[in-house]
Amino acid sequence: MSQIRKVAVLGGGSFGTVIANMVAENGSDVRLWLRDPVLADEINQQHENTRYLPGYSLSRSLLASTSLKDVLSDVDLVFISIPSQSFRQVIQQARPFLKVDQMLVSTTKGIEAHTFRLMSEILREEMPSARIGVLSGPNLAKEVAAKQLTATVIASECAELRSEVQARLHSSYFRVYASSDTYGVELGGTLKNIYAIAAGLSAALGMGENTKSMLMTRSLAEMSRFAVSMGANPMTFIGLAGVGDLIVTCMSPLSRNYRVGYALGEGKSLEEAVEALGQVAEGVNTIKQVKEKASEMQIYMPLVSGLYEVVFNKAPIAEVVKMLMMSEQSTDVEFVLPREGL
Ligand SMILES: NC(=O)c1ccc[n+]([C@@H]2O[C@H](COP(=O)([O-])OP(=O)(O)OC[C@H]3O[C@@H](n4cnc5c(N)ncnc54)[C@H](O)[C@@H]3O)[C@@H](O)[C@H]2O)c1
Ligand SMILES: O=P(O)(O)OC[C@H](O)CO
Repeated sequence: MSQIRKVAVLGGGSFGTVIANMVAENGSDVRLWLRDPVLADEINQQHENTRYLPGYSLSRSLLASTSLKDVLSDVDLVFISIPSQSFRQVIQQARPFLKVDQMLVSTTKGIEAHTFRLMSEILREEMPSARIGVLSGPNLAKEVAAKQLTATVIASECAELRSEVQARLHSSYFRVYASSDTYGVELGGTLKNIYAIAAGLSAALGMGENTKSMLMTRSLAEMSRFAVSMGANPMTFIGLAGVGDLIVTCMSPLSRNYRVGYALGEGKSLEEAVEALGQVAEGVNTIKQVKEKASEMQIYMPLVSGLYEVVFNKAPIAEVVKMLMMSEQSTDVEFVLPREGL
């Protein structure tokens, strides 16, 4: 059993709050940084985050603060649960208070616009000597808050970081598996958001179970094809951070990405869908980034291309579906029988 450590969590949204709460319940000294002083007071006094996790009571030992300096003072481990859009900016704000070899773990499943950087890459650029990890897996925040039995993956090249995270988070309802494939684990969590939007859309249109299964399986094929082209290990995609996260996000209305897709399927505009959500749905930006990267690298991604047309160019869904169904038939598992013409 490792000694009690000081932990900080940056980001007081759904997932940051859940992570901080689990660490607190495990007996570690944990501070949660957020911007809203009213929400911080509420967490400290009423032990609830009514903005992001209404109805879930939090540990009385979880301390929230709006001061980065106080939260980061003398900590051993820092989790970062900030949407990808603001991730770099927050790290730059935090950097003066971090140790050079700080243990930093991103829980963010997104891609930086214009640079195509994943969050661990941003951490490496901003904090070159830090020990870096990524936490990703089928982890709907509300289910974790409700203590539903859950598993996740901590990926890092640093063994000490992996075991530290396992010790801080492991409990009777939460298991933490380890991986050394930081890039693959992070890419899995990021790419699945795209396909969750497609799954929500297909659910709203009343498509059947065969359709859902085809969509999820071909999504996995497309994700793996992209991963291989980017130099990642496709084997990671058969684990919790790949197919595991794809399944939960494509099947649950608790997923914000699924909900955006569902709203689009009901005929709402993208703006209406995102506004009604009131939380981050990383997949919207991820579709754009991956579509651009796939075009640039000539990676065959028909689902991403079709979804991009629906989401950003208002293409009629029925026409896109027809185009996908009538396109040339290919092979099932490309690692068994490679696609012809490649
Ligand atoms: N919610 C989940 O189920 C879940 C599970 C696993 C991973 N994630 C990932 O975690 C990341 C965060 O998601 P979330 O669910 O907590 O989002 P959320 O929308 O619930 O909360 C985001 C939080 O970030 C804060 N924030 C945004 N910009 C900020 C800035 N510039 N400075 C300080 N704070 C800022 C917001 O105020 C809010 O508190 C996402 O990338 C998501 O993919 C979420
Ligand atoms: O609510 P979403 O769509 O951001 O998904 C949450 C988690 O990534 C599920 O693992």
